Amino acid sequence: MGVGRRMKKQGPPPPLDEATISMIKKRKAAEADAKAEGGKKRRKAEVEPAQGNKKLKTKVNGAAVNGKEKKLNGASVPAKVSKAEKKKKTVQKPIVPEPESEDEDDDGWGSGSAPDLDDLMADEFGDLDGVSDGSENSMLEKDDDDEDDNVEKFDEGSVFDSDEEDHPREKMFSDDDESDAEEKLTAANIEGLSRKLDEQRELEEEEARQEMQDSAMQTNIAGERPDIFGDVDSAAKAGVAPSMQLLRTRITDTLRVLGDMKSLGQPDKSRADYMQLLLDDFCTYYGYNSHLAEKLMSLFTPMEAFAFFEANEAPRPVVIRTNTLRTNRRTLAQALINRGVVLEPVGKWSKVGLQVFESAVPLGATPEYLAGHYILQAASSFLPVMALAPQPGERILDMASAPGGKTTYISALMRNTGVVLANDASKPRAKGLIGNIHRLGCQNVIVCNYDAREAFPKILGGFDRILLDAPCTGTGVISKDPSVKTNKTERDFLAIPHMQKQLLLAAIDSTDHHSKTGGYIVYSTCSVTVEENEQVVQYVLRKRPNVKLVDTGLGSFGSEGFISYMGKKFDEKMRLTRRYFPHRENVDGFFVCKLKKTGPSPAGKTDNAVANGAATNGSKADSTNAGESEEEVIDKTPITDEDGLLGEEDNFGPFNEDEDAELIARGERNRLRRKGLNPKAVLGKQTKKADKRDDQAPSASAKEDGSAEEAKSTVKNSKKSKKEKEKNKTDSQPTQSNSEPSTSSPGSKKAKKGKKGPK
Ligand SMILES: C[S@@+](CC[C@H](N)C(=O)[O-])C[C@H]1O[C@@H](n2cnc3c(N)ncnc32)[C@H](O)[C@@H]1O
Repeated sequence: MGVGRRMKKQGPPPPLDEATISMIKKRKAAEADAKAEGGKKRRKAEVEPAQGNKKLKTKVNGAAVNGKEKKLNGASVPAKVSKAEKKKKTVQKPIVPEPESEDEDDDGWGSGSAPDLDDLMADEFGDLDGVSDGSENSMLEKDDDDEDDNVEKFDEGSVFDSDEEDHPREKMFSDDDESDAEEKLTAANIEGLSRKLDEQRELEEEEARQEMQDSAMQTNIAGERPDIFGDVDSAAKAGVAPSMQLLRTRITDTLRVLGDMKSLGQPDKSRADYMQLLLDDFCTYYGYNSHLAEKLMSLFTPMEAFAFFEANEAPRPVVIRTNTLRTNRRTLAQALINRGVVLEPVGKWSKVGLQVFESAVPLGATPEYLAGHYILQAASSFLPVMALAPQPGERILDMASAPGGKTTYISALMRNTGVVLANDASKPRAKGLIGNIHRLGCQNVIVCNYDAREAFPKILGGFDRILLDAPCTGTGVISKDPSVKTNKTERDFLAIPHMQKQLLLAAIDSTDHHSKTGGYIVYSTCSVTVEENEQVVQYVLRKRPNVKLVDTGLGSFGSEGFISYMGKKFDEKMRLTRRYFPHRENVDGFFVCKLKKTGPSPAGKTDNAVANGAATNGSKADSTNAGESEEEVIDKTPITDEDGLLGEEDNFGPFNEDEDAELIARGERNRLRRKGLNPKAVLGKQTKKADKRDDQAPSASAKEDGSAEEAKSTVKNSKKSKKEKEKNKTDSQPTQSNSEPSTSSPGSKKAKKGKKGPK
């Protein structure tokens, strides 16, 4: 697909750049001071600039942790502060009171899925005025002229000053009515700004170079090869743990050596020795377990790994998403500015995101928040929904949706039309989801509470688009949840991708490849590991030749997915997937992939269940032989007649009640086994009860209707009892530890009845 018109015009969206922001604010503060001297009065939003600035200066944000006290083994040691970092600390940084939003429990896990199910993902939103026709890669192409213009104006507005008079932010948010002159002026400002930024960046780079040299002079006794291993040995001999300062120096020295092994490396040490030392030092300095640190290091060059670990020590910018079902961004921004919130548009790539720098009020308790005008959401969480590009009137499944950041964004983009089925395996989290849906006024959402691997497409399928924002290890959101550094084990990196594969296969099989507007699946995680991203996608590409990778439509923001990793080769088209990193784009680490379903899932495939992480590809007979460890794929793509038309009465094609019953029963037996229960023991009781009912029912009807009727009724009631049995089974579905599928949810009833599907 080609690059969109907006894309051509504006280029790729820039990363959220703290340096830019600091720079803008510094410059504006200077201008405002000059104005103040001129005797002008300041507006309320800038009432306490001195105090505000002081606060900003003392807060550490951005990527650097240097200069902060770092804790290690209970000891608190100040880290070394570089010149460049010192300089960074003196510039303004965004600060906001801790959001009280329910959307901020972010670790990539769902309660239904894995260990730590209680600490979960943060909310996520985005706006999608740019959402397009639903065709691949069309999001950026679809905007009409007005939209393009509006976006430009928002961007222009990003050069603003909270201290300025004359409501400068009105200009910034003036969507439709800015003059050309203003545009030119702002363009000129931007030019000047970017020149200054370049200068500043050069200065910082120079300082960083200088720091490396200073460090080299300190540690390089002979003026050539630093004796890094000598430090390690002497610390070990003395029996003391290295100080944080020493560790940091050693890390920079090791990086320097790795950058020029030939002239700086010790002759008796190999590159592997230095890499091992670096890994150990990263683990100690940043507090990771070695398995995870090694995994993360393998994604980058040593220098970039350092930047990644550093970025995980600082919070990402606070972002809110305007709920366009209730308001528009300009109105919201003005309302919040009036409450003392300092903010600006999040970037060119979104028309609903606002980055908040400072707030005099808790963002999770403003009247606007309570009225559902916005939701707190990480910027990167906008992206999967933008890639999904939901269209009004469609049927969309959000497979793992709680607490609903993306669901509510989807709903808003659909302008409350069509249907969004929002599922989550965790009942407590589903409650939060319902809260958000109500607060934000989403009227096209149905909530259900199933293990998606079991429910889709068995209960319902044929969706136009499906979002699978999968439960994951959360390695992209370590700054939000540092416990990931130590609590994710080797086992997690096998078990979680295993579940992700199952979920993605279920998503594919639940998509309608005939959909006139869609037929798309978006897979996303807030993890950066290859096991949870490219490897999962590669797996499903192999298992489902009826899907292909397509462009996400997210432009060049972020980086391409890997096409090879540690000797493994992936599909060339894996480049179409997008990766986002905290140290590159200053957003949470994220992965977004878009698939297009091109045909029904191949008949005879029986491998929806992924056997112990290994690919399984048995026939139906194999599946039977293998007991019930594998489950049959049911592709609920509407079945068309010879003319390609859908039957009027049953859009999902013929259904076999008995077959369905057997499938559901099999799923239930598997579920019980996974819980360590004996299906025979548990289900036996239910069967006996149901049999009793069977025995009683026919005789009662026989009394009334006579023997002919009795025979009829026996058949009818045995069918009924079968259904009851299934209902009982569903009622007792425990699935995962803290997941209690609710049969009272709209989805469950609908699902049983709705075999014909809403289409
Ligand atoms: C990354 S979070 C989803 C965040 C959500 N999309 C949002 O934007 O607010 C992953 C979710 O998957 C849910 N989950 C875990 N296992 C699941 C399963 N087997 N079926 C459905 N949902 C599951 C978790 O309860 C969790 O809420």
